[in-house]
Amino acid sequence: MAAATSHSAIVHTQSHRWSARNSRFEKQTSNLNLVSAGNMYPIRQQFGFGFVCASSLQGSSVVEPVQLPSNGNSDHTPKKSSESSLILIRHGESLWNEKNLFTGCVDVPLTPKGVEEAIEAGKRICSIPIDVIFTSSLIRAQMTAMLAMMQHRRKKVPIIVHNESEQAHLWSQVYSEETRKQSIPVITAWQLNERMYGELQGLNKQETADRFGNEQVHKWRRSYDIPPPNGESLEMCAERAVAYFKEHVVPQLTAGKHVMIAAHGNSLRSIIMQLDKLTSQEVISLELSTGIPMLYIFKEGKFIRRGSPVGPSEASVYAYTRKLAQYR
Ligand SMILES: O=C(O)[C@H](O)COP(=O)(O)O
Repeated sequence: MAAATSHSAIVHTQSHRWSARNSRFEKQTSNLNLVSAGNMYPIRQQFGFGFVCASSLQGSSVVEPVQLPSNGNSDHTPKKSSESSLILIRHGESLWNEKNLFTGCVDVPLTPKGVEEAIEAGKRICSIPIDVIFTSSLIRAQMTAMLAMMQHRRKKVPIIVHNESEQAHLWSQVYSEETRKQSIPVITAWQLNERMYGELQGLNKQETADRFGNEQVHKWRRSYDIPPPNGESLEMCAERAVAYFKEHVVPQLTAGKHVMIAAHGNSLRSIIMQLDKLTSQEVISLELSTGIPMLYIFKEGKFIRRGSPVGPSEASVYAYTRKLAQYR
């Protein structure tokens, strides 16, 4: 499937070359030290890295980047991966996506279809190493993370790290080194929540478009710096989401840890805008489908976009065109 629009959808298949727009995208980004995928190769062929077993949590409930032993004895220093994988995934369909309601920071669960999407996403990433998971404080993202991890080949147990109080931290300790090695910390952060949609939350998207006009609603939904009434613009969402990403996720990647972030359409758009160095104009046409994983490789401080891991089903779409993104 190749889109013919000026904002072409970039269809990720194993051998599909990027669309015309993306070759321009490639040219634009190549001088930004970003290498976008050429042909998509099976992930395993691409990277020889073995699984980096998550190091133990050392009893701390806040996951610090792994500290390599300072003894300098190379025999015992675990080999740090020269590259780390970063998986981004928007939650599966939620009950309010299904009803076409603006959701924002209202905490609604997944639909059965959204559960299926999360499971399908897990199958697509089941061979990619994951050492730590970040998600938002909203249940639809947390459900997506947990359901996806149930499909992972390593069968490690994702454990939500509780830090809401000293007691929560103390009472959620794991006292077995062996058990810790078989688990993956899941860090929840409100900074990764969906952008707050203000007075649109709970309103039907199509009815709102009928009332205020498609143009105005599209500006509220997709522009960079125009907030919905008493809500957050993408720029305001980026101020918390990108700041959190830089402060908490990048150090993990730098330490060679493989990361998955399960979050939301707009909090992820703000992060992808940063990774892909999209302008405030380009980000307007960036749409994320529910439950489609996106893989980046972090290497020498740079993010290389690898597209969507090929799953058992048809090619996935990382939409760069409005019509591909339903009013959901
Ligand atoms: O918050 C919502 O309504 C959706 O998760 C994202 O909405 P949008 O696609 O209108 O930004």
